Amino acid sequence: MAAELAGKKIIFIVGGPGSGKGTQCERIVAKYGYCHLSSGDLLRAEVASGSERGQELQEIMKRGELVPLETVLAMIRDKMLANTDAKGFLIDGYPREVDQGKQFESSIAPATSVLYLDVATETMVQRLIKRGQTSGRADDNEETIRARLNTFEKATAPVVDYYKQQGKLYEIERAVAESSPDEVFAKVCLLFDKL
Ligand SMILES: Cc1cn([C@H]2C[C@H](O)[C@@H](COP(=O)(O)OP(=O)(O)OP(=O)(O)O)O2)c(=O)[nH]c1=O
Ligand SMILES: Nc1nc2c(ncn2[C@@H]2O[C@H](COP(=O)(O)OP(=O)(O)O)[C@@H](O)[C@H]2O)c(=O)[nH]1
Ligand SMILES: [Mg+2]
Repeated sequence: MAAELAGKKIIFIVGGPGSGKGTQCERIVAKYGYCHLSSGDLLRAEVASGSERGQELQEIMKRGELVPLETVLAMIRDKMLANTDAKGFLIDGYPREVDQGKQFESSIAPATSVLYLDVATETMVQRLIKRGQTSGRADDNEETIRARLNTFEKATAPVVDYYKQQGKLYEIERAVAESSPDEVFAKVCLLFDKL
């Protein structure tokens, strides 16, 4: 456990690709001032650096698969330790698999709460195809999108059940998660106001 992080609020943001995690995190940061860690952005920064390691990561992400969990864990840990003055952390798009969450909690600190955005598969596909028109992301094309959704169903859906059992899950139900970002945020605020 990292002693410097004791007592800090740690919120995992979980949902399928295109469920609106990044959109909500921006708003949470603006209103509540948490430190936002997008694990996907950290990985993309490594790719952009042009390192050999980055090239390997790019290949995995283009296949819609998950990079080794130790890689992401080390990146997140470094970023958290560089921001120990933050009152809390939003870990966006993480964990992607149950073991990843368990390793985070045993080696860094326990999560305070897990925010889950429940959006239907077809809605996510449509949103991502649209995002792909401007995002410039190598993984926002229809083939990779389908593969990412498949990875989400297999590896990440069990994460939701796991934290539900632990009593840590805060779910934005589908009727709300598929409405507008404002409506989603209103519900998200009910969680953050209580933290
Ligand atoms: C967090 C995480 C991401 N990744 C990969 C999967 C994705 O291809 C890439 C980008 O992640 P994200 O930036 O989290 O992508 P996103 O916000 O669009 O959400 P999603 O992938 O759910 O659409 O990083 C891992 O392989 N392992 C991880 O632990
Ligand atoms: N209708 C609607 N679209 C949204 C909402 N949140 C995000 N989007 C759109 O869906 C796409 C994916 O959102 P993003 O935040 O990148 O999702 P992430 O992959 O979970 O991080 C973006 O192009 C957003 O404009 C929402 O609450 N409602
Ligand atoms: Mg995102």
